[in-house]
Amino acid sequence: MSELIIQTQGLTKKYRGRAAVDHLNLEIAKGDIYGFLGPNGAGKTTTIRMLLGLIQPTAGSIRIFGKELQKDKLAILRRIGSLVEYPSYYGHLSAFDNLEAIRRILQVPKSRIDEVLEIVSLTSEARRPVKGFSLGMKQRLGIAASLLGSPDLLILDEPTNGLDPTGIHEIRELIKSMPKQYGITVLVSSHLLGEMELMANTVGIIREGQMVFQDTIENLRLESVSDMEFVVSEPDSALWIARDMGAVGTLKNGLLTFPGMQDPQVATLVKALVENGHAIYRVEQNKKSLEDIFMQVIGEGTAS
Ligand SMILES: Nc1ncnc2c1ncn2[C@@H]1O[C@H](COP(=O)(O)OP(=O)(O)OP(=O)(O)O)[C@@H](O)[C@H]1O
Repeated sequence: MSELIIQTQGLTKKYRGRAAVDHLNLEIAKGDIYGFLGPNGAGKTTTIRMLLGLIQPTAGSIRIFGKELQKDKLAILRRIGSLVEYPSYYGHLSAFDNLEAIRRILQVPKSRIDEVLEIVSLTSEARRPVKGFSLGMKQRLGIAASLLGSPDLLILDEPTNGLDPTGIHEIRELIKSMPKQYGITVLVSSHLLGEMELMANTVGIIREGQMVFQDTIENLRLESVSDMEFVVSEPDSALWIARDMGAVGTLKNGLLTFPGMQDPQVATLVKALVENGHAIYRVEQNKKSLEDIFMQVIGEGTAS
């Protein structure tokens, strides 16, 4: 297995006895774009705040770059860039001057400002006051600020929240370039799987503070239970024939649906139906979209 950049074990945060994050074991490999997913209130921001040392865990451990966060906090945080919620700026100052204020605190060379402006494609807007920027430009400026210290790890909490499709596309392309061009590992949170699908290679899905899935997007697809749909001449009696062979289905508008039915069972059912004189018009597999699978994993029924 490749080197782990973030590893948590039993990470837990309780508020008034209630776990917002519950025994979370995060594993993020070097060079990953790790999509941290979950519905609102699942515990993503609380987890990110613990990873950034902003709040103390109630229990569990955090290792970043192979070191205990508790023991090497400053050295670790120096290597992390982050964007948590909406960043605040001096609206009357230009993008350049806002970055300059942060650069002084970080004590990095002045040339780094031009470099990060270039990375986020804000070079031509650098001298304009930030108050005239669109939300997407402000988010890109936030990412520029998080890159000033040349981090090895970027942690972005819902960076596309509230952006229009163009803004989302720009942020996505920017994130995608991080591991390849700059060797930066990325943890990015979202409540929309569709957004992650196009940039993340690994996803961690949390629900009520607990990890319900952590693996590659490809393996998330394999989690899917596809429905098998039948259109036959006598659906009512077909349902009973299927039930006799242990396949429980539903009948709606003439369509018989069998969740998760595998090929050998399909063959058995087709044979039984033919032997009973049924005509079979159609047998189809209803493949689920990744969004449906996400809903299935977080237990909120099927997306429409
Ligand atoms: N300071 C706090 N005091 C009490 N409860 C809190 C506090 N911070 C978070 N919580 C609770 O912890 C749970 C997880 O919240 P968190 O903000 O981490 O979720 P999230 O997945 O980031 O959701 P969102 O996308 O809505 O930000 C929620 O039930 C929230 O109400």
